[in-house]
Amino acid sequence: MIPAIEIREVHKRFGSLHALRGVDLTVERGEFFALLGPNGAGKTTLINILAGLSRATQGCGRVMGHDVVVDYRDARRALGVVPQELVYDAFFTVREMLRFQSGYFGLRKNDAWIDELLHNLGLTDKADIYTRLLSGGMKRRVLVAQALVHKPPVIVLDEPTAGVDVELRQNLWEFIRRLNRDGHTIVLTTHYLEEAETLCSRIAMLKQGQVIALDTTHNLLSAHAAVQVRLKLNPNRLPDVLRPLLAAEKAGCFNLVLNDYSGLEAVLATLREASVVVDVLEVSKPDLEEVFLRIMGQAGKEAAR
Ligand SMILES: Nc1ncnc2c1ncn2[C@@H]1O[C@H](COP(=O)(O)OP(=O)(O)OP(=O)(O)O)[C@@H](O)[C@H]1O
Repeated sequence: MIPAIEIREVHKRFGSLHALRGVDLTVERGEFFALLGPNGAGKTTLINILAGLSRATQGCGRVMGHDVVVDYRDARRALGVVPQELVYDAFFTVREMLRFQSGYFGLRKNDAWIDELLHNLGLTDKADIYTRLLSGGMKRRVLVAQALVHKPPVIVLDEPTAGVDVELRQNLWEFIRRLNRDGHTIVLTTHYLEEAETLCSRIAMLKQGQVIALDTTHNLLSAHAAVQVRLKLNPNRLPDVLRPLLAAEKAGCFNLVLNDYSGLEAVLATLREASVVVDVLEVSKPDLEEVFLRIMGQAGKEAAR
């Protein structure tokens, strides 16, 4: 089956800045995929290339099999992009803008879908208001509606929840999840890593224009599955033999990192032998945010070598 998105050896240069350095990515149909990376990693540049807003210096991109340059119109029709920046036309009402956008894609009788979008995005009572009069969060909802107006099979959301309140965030994800269940492919960039962790089944991490990690969310989390243990001890002294496990000492507690849960038994036995009493014991697994920081840190160290 033709993938939803294919990116082959894409480079992008802005003058002397090499913003994308040979990015290769395939997103299969029906995936809920996250594109993560620190500020300036190249996420928006990659999305702009897919949306035909910017041209790759080298390499090619395809959306549902359509080349984003050679077959621009079909590629664009297959894609709905929620941009990061709040761009809107100040002199249209929300409904007029969605009708206008439908016309752009050659859709005349689109009101039923427009009404459904307005309802799902909590915009029904704003339909006849000029977009310039909406709050920032409301404008972002309109951008989501605009991206979905032609029911594209592939939806790319570039930080859609920045500046959006908790309630809409939940409604929005519920709606996007539904679209994904209905077969739409979703690609998400976000700096809220807990959102990516709960929603996305596969993740690519970008750093300085290169993909430095690409795997399922499950594999990324389990590959960095070190167990973290926070201990408050009485007396407040860590036996020397446990020192190599010490990651940090904070607020009178020792934070140890173990490879897996089986290491915990040995730690407790050592403490018992040393007649040290455990006052507090907390065990936790790293979340995607910690895994992300670790992967970014490792890539930084390797680059410095
Ligand atoms: N039109 C442009 N002209 C020159 N440089 C650009 C242009 N667009 C992007 N860049 C540069 O390319 C690099 C990648 O930027 P990009 O916006 O793709 O990053 P990003 O991963 O989306 O970051 P963020 O998380 O901050 O949105 C940055 O160094 C940025 O300054």
